[in-house]
Amino acid sequence: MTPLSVTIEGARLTYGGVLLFSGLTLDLPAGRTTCLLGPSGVGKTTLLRILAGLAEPESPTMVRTGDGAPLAGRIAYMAQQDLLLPWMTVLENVLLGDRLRRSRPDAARVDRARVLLSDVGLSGREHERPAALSGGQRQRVALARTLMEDKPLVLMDEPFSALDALTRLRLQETAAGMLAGRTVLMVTHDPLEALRIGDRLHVMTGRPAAMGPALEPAGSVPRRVDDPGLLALQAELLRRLAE
Ligand SMILES: Nc1ncnc2c1ncn2[C@@H]1O[C@H](COP(=O)(O)OP(=O)(O)OP(=O)(O)O)[C@@H](O)[C@H]1O
Repeated sequence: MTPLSVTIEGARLTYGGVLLFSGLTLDLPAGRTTCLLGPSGVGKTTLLRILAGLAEPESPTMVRTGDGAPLAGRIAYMAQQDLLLPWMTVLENVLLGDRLRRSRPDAARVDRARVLLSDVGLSGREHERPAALSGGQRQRVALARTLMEDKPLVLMDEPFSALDALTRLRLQETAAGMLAGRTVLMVTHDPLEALRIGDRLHVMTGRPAAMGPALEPAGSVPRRVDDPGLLALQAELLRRLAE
């Protein structure tokens, strides 16, 4: 898959007479992971939803792709809520994309789904319904489903927020490996998480919101939690968040 660069330019959106942002620009470099941080309610999810085609922005918002072709059909989106279908099993939920495309998953696809479920720590739970899982486990199924979709642009809204600390660290590593080479935009509230797995970090603040300059930590992802450079940058990120 050829990595795809995506840019949203001059983004503008008003909700109920309140201007959320105007003239907002964000570059997503091809094959890199961009993390978006910012206070609750600043508009991060809304920006993701615009890119996913789920929210209608106002003029003059432009979404450009590196190859000039439309984004539609080239996005995997993991929303804040797990959005699992309760009547399907865990395995069927991971394979939902195939069903929506009306293609019957072959043995290789089913195997891949099983491997992903094992990677997210859910081996042996394939035939259970989502209701039998905890919130964090359901989120892991949603992560596996997102990674199952072979799309050049992956949008993730707080994918690890409902996980315990150790599972979170492990899954950050799994996801960083699986997402390598894709263009990813991930919303997170966790500066350390952004620093571990982001190639570029932006902080969005204010109303109307402004996009802060990119912070580009050194080294390849996933970075070690005890990396001294990372701890220094964490302080810088917290400072930007507090502004
Ligand atoms: N469909 C909608 N209709 C009206 N207002 C909305 C809608 N969606 C979001 N908003 C408002 O827009 C603002 C930004 O919401 P958004 O979910 O994008 O923030 P966020 O930065 O992702 O927050 P959080 O970190 O809490 O998820 C909020 O004030 C929210 O109430």
